[in-house]
Amino acid sequence: KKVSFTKEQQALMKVIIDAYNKHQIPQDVAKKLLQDKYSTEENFLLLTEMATSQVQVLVEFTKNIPGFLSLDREDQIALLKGSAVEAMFLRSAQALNKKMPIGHTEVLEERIRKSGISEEFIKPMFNFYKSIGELHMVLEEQALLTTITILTPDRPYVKDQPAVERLQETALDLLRKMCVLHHPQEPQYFARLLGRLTELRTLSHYHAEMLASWRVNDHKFTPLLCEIWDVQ
Ligand SMILES: CC(C)c1onc(-c2c(Cl)cccc2Cl)c1COc1ccc2cc(-c3cccc(C(=O)O)c3)sc2c1
Repeated sequence: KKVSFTKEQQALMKVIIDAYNKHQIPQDVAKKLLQDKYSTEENFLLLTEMATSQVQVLVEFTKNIPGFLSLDREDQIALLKGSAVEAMFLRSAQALNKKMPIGHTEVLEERIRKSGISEEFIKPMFNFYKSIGELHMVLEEQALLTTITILTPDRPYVKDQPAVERLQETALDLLRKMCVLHHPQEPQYFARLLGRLTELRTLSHYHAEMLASWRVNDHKFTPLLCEIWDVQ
């Protein structure tokens, strides 16, 4: 089926892909995953550093989403706080599923499994990672899915939801076309991608409990994570 993009859609895709490629975790931070200390404590500290770096990357990426900086300032904060965990599940899923340098993937998985997260959360978390891997998303789809997650209108405390809805709909229209272009044999592919967004909401509820159990065991987070997750 012939897929055609408007000039605006081509411009939007280019801006989002450039931002997505530009804002990555610095190599020296990602390399720390390979150091050879594997205690629960060490894994937690490393993952805390990765999450903190990822939040900084996320903020920079979000600022490049066309229209985001024109939103009400407080709504911008509400969208970032409301989507950070979900965006980081997507990012860690892509890290675990992309062919990272040999060993990185297993190392990251090992550190997540042994960082003090209780088994009841590990299962759904790795089911999600597997379901993302099975989608074989192209980079454009990954970047647009992250954009759509950030531009979710019904996050807590968002005042002007219609303004966010308009931006999200633009990204959804583009993603729908991308799915037809890259997965012509799977008419349901777009619907499957949106199904992942529902699973992300469930995971972010689990995540609130993960944080609570870490804090019970007196685990410290960085100031940036405390601010974005409203802890401490
Ligand atoms: C505070 C910390 C203990 C924590 O609390 N909850 C979570 C969490 C966990 Cl466990 C799972 C999902 C979501 C969250 Cl939020 C975390 C760790 O969160 C992160 C967040 C992002 C990334 C990106 C990575 C990564 C690696 C290599 C390469 C790349 C790359 O993008 O190239 C990215 S690792 C990583 C770890």
